Amino acid sequence: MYDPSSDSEDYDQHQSQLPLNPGLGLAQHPRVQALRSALSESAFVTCGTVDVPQDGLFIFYSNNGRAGRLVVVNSSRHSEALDDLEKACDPATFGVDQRDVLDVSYRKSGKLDRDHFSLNVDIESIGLLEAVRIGLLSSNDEKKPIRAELYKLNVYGKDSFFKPHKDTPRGDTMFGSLVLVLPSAHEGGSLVLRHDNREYAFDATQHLSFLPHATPRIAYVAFFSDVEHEVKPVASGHRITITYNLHFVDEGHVESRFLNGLDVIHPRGATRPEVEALLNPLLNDPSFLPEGGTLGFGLRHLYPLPTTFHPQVDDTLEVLKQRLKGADEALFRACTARCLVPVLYTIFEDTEGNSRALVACPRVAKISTHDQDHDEEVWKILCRHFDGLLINPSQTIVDSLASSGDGPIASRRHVNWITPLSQANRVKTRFAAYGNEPMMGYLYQRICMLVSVGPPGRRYEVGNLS
Ligand SMILES: O=C(O)CCC(=O)C(=O)O
Ligand SMILES: [Fe+2]
Repeated sequence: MYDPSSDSEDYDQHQSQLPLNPGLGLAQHPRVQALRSALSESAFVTCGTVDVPQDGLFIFYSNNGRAGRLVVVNSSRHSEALDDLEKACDPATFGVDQRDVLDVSYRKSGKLDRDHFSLNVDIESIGLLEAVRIGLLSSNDEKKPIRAELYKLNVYGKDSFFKPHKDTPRGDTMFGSLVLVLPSAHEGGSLVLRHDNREYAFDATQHLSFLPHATPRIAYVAFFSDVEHEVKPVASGHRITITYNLHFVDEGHVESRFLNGLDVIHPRGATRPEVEALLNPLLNDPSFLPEGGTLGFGLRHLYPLPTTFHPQVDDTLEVLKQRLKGADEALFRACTARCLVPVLYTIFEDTEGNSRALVACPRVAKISTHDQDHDEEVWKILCRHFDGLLINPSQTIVDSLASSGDGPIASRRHVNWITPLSQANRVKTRFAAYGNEPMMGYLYQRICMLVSVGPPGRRYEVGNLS
């Protein structure tokens, strides 16, 4: 049985062994499925830009008897130094049937292997690795730890290019590649990526300013190993890239860190017009919830959440509402434009015993000993003291309430889950738990958005829904 004193990794392991809570099953309706896939479409590429280190961006290199320290700045004045770097490079090969092949009709650029250069950028400490994890991995995988293994430096002078190819996986754990495009002035050389009939072209020159006095930035692109990609010809200047192999790391889950100075360009998530184009026909469809009901949405993005909470007046959800991103924000606005009132709730899932109760609270619950009757189940405490709503309760829970004999303690709500409740965006509070001996327990609550709708034609009338 689950030990309430256990910490998050034990909790995660315990959770992953449980079958899906029937109260969290997804709603089935063709229009719901279309909305769900727009809100949760998985990305095959993620990209963005990040500040260069405060002291400047340096490359140290040594190869073929040439060595240097190059300061990469966003101007073309340093092109002599860039020419020197280019001369120090070897012609770049590419992998065919496990062999390295040199063919300048397929790949024309210079390269340095990782034992011939170094760069003063620590992609982990600047939050870039975290941005790649969040941008690329789906909600099931997004807490998996990853590492980036430095691979090569590439220099593309005028007329250089790399024709369409997939990167050769190096080892079982490799799942993708990360490319940094440094802020050296160049034109052309966009990186075009293709997967499953989808194409995304990343032109770093549109995001990196080459004005002499602008703050230099580094562009990044990360993609899965099965994504075909090509570098279009460089028209002028020098395009310098650093490549990394991305690997999964076989360790416990990691906590996400706030991303500072980092701007994610893609995936951008569904936009408000895209969400409206799917949400509005769903709400206008008379076959969908003919008597009205409540829609439930797991959040798509990962948010930095506080680790301490006030027992009674916590404002975490209010603050988060102002900070929703991407598809989550688009959904929120699409609802308010229909005069609906989307509300953020925490969801507590009881993992003890057979009841698997789900309780939605309008704020983060921090249980103190005053709230707690010895032996009373946590979900009942949430219903009694934190305005908790019982979500999709099973017959066992309904019976357990009926037999507790102390009157109705909870409102019930039937939630039609449109997008799944993810394991991410979870808050953790501590409480004194009573067993054979007093001990500390942890209460985990996941954040979701609930939207009540009236019947077709009067969707914004939600007064008597309970
Ligand atoms: O330089 C780039 O943008 C991509 C390089 C690449 O695809 C590779 O090294 O395999
Ligand atoms: Fe490649």
